Amino acid sequence: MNAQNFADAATDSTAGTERDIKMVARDVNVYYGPKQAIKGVSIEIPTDEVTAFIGPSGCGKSTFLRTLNRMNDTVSGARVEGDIRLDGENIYDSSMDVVQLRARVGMVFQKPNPFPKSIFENVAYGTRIHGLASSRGEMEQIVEQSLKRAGLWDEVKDRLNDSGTALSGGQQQRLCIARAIAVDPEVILMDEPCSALDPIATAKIEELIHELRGRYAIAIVTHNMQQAARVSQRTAFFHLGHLVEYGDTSEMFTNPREQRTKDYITGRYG
Ligand SMILES: Nc1ncnc2c1ncn2[C@@H]1O[C@H](COP(=O)(O)OP(=O)(O)OP(=O)(O)O)[C@@H](O)[C@H]1O
Repeated sequence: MNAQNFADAATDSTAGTERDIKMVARDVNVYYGPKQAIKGVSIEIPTDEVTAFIGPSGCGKSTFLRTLNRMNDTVSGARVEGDIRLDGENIYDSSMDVVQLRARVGMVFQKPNPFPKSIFENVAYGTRIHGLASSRGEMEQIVEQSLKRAGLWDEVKDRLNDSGTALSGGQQQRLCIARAIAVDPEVILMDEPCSALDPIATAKIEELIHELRGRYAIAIVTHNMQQAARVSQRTAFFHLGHLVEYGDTSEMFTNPREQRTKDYITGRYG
């Protein structure tokens, strides 16, 4: 696809609503050795909305999510074909700085993975690596603001020197979100961020996703269709490596276009 087509694709007008588009993927294939896990997927990730990736286990949701910040580069034998752009820039171009890319497109994993460092250092880490704070004062400000945005500040402000790993699971996940936010990303990818959490911690993360929406483009993989319905405005349904259907969440859950989507959301398989 040429640059003009990408520019055209950068405004999505499906369902009659104009959207700013942050990322555009075109004809993406992903292989693990000889096995093809993603087959010809094209999608736009809007700037101001939450996009949910749903589908049965093994359909390729996580694989596709990881193509958006080149996390698949770290998997031996994985190969990505196609074109993925962030604000029109090809993220697979050889000139792309992958460390910078992963700051711009941050990621939160299924299992909270704080570093074995203090709460403060967990949040400060990326800021330090990317040289984003010019003084201790500025660093403290960034850490405070990130913890506030992640809804964790009030719970940890008096114990910033305690280990991040000593927090509860839900707090650890919010700490990981604060860590992603600290480097001022444009996109946040979340790979089943609540699957290891209890219902109360899950509700807090969902509330947080609502608050983060609009500030960051968010894509979230979830097994939980109620969660997709609660947190997202756009939903992408994957099946056997294909993107079967993509559209407004409310439309997809009330009036799916494809039989396979209908079967999945009514619990017929998966
Ligand atoms: N590192 C890997 N090496 C080889 N095959 C892999 C690897 N990671 C994933 N796969 C395969 O790719 C396919 C898609 O997996 P993926 O984890 O992306 O699916 P998913 O929809 O996220 O599944 P789940 O919901 O169970 O997490 C599966 O067949 C899986 O076995």
